[in-house]
Amino acid sequence: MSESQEPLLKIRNMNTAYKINGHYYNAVSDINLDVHSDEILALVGESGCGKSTLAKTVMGLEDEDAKASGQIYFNGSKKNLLKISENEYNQIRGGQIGMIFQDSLSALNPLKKVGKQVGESLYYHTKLDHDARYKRVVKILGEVGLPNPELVANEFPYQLSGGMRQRVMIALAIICHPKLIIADEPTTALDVTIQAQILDLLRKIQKISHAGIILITHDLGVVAQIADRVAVMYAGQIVELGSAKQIFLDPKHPYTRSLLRSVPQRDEVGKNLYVIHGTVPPLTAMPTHGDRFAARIPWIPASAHEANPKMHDLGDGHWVRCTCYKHFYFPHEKEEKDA
Ligand SMILES: Nc1ncnc2c1ncn2[C@@H]1O[C@H](COP(=O)(O)OP(=O)(O)OP(=O)(O)O)[C@@H](O)[C@H]1O
Repeated sequence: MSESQEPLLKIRNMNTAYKINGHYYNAVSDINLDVHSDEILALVGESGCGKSTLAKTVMGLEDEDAKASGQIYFNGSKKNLLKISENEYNQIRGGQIGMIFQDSLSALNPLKKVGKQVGESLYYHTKLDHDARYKRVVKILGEVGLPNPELVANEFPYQLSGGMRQRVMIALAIICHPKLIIADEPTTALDVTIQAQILDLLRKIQKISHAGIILITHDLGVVAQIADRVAVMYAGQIVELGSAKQIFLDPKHPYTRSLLRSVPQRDEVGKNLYVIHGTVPPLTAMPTHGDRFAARIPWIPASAHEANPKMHDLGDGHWVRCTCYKHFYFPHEKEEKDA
């Protein structure tokens, strides 16, 4: 990936709000993010922090009660995706942008054979005739590692295992050679061995196709295995952005540091895991100013937080929201120092 290249996807000042009891509340705010070809960008954060909302906004698949603002530019076009018609979106979705969902059983149509479903985007996005489409479907089912692809093409989703269905979802997402793939928790429902195989497959696809991949996950283990860059989200905002190396070896934001401390480390067997106090606030109770994470690190004085936290450039593509990271420590670190 070259930083000087025009990004494949440019998101600027994006907000998406949901209407709740007659009022709009932002589920994601102030999103500024670039995704490049040939990279895997992980979007990570606790449940409810806005990862899926961000992805759905990029795909133009917001819920009916949602309202998005800002700009999203794709593939060098000057057209703002948030302003294009549903017709125009349909040209892009499934063709130039592919999506892999978490729950393959509900994402796939239970009444249609696998081959027909995988071939559908070829029908909409190419001029291939029936036979050529069928050949391409069988080829792609083989490429995503399904044994007996001709047999699988003739089966219904329920006849396949979870891992096989997820491979079908991937085939469906990549059959038109999309430039951007959005994978929303693609391995959450799978056991660890199958999860590793699916991650390998995603990495292989990215290497061969040079697509940009946005990988949405709450699992830092998955991020560590596969991501080139990481955007950490908290309460609808990106709080830290950097290379996987920067995020794992030199995390700055208190939320990123807390997340990393709350997963087991090999050299910390037997030690208590860190538990992040409290929960992500619901949209209706989202703080409108100040650091949104402040309430979960109450031992850090209010004066450490910015009134209107901004993203700060730490160099080499590493960004952090709010200057509170300069003052942050874990309670046990203070106890150890004082002892
Ligand atoms: N249609 C909707 N109407 C109202 N609120 C919604 C709607 N969809 C999502 N939300 C709220 O928006 C916030 C962000 O939700 P979102 O699903 O984007 O988070 P997430 O990080 O993807 O979570 P998860 O990992 O659980 O899918 C949450 O507070 C959620 O309750």
